[in-house]
Amino acid sequence: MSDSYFEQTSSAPDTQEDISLRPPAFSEFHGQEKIKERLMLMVEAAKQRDDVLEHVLLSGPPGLGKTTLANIIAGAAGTQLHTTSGPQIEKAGDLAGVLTNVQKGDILFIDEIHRLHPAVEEYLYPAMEDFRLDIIIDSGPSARSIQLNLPKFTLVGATTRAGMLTSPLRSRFGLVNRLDYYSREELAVILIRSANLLKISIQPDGAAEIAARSRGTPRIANNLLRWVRDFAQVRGNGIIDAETAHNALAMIEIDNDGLDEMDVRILEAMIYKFNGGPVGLSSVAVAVGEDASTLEEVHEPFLIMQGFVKRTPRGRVALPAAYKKIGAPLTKPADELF
Ligand SMILES: Nc1ncnc2c1ncn2[C@@H]1O[C@H](COP(=O)(O)OP(=O)(O)OP(=O)(O)O)[C@@H](O)[C@H]1O
Repeated sequence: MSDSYFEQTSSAPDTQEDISLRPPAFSEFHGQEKIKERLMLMVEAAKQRDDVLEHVLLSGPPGLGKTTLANIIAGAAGTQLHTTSGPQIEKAGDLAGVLTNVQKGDILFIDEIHRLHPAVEEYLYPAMEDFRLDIIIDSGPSARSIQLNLPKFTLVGATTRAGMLTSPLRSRFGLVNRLDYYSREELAVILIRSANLLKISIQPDGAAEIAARSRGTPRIANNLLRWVRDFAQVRGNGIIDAETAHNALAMIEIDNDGLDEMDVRILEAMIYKFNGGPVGLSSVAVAVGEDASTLEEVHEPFLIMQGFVKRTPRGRVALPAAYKKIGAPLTKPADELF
């Protein structure tokens, strides 16, 4: 079991309540303005031409709204969304099964597309480019290829690891979007919307307090909101203000910057065990007892964004803010830090 409060937010399926918090349309999706504008334009253009949307890749850390956007795109285009994920498509036959179910204009959403099996990926290329599936049946001398013509569809791929996508796959997407962490102001707006939907009383300073500790991630903000609601109900008067939010979040050990216990352990390991780095990600993972991919996908991007850690060709390095955060003396000369 991980000690990280946030780990449950990385790949756990959204709860029913979470699904109802999903903004159903672009107008209710707050933040990611540039991406939203591009997607809205793309949908409008395709509609005007009565054409099918280009394939879209959405990348970025977990919980920033990739699945939500896929749903919104389908809704805006007035098409059906079919959802699957990279690990679910184990062989070409699985892909054929999924693709033969799509109708013209439908959207196929493949989550964790970087985890597609390389053999399956090969089959996806002609499907994306020419809407054709070449399937090999039988093996040895009697092996033959049959060609299936597919209706024109749109693939929306989501990935937390854009760098792991092969370039042939990446180049087949007409639009590539990287979702960024949300600002505190954007998260506060999202929190107030969620609170309204969940019928929670929240004051602007309460929303700001939760937003500041949500690691720029709406899913985390919504999860913290539910915890603070419980706290306010039992220990307070049911209304979330700054003080209630502060006390509730202190109880689950989330500090002012939104760092959780695992983040702090990562910084401590880097500084005390590896002298501040440079250190390889896998060594840090072993030292803190966490899976290297969780470290890379969930913790590291946030620590980098907040200026605690830097990636260098020789490994990860703890920056002065990390020493300050854990109260360790900065013993290294500045030129060794960068
Ligand atoms: N811009 C937004 N406005 C309001 N709520 C949002 C927004 N983005 C995400 N959310 C909320 O956060 C939750 C997580 O979003 P979503 O599942 O789309 O993230 P994701 O990037 O697909 O994550 P993962 O890759 O882990 O599946 C959603 O259920 C929704 O409630």
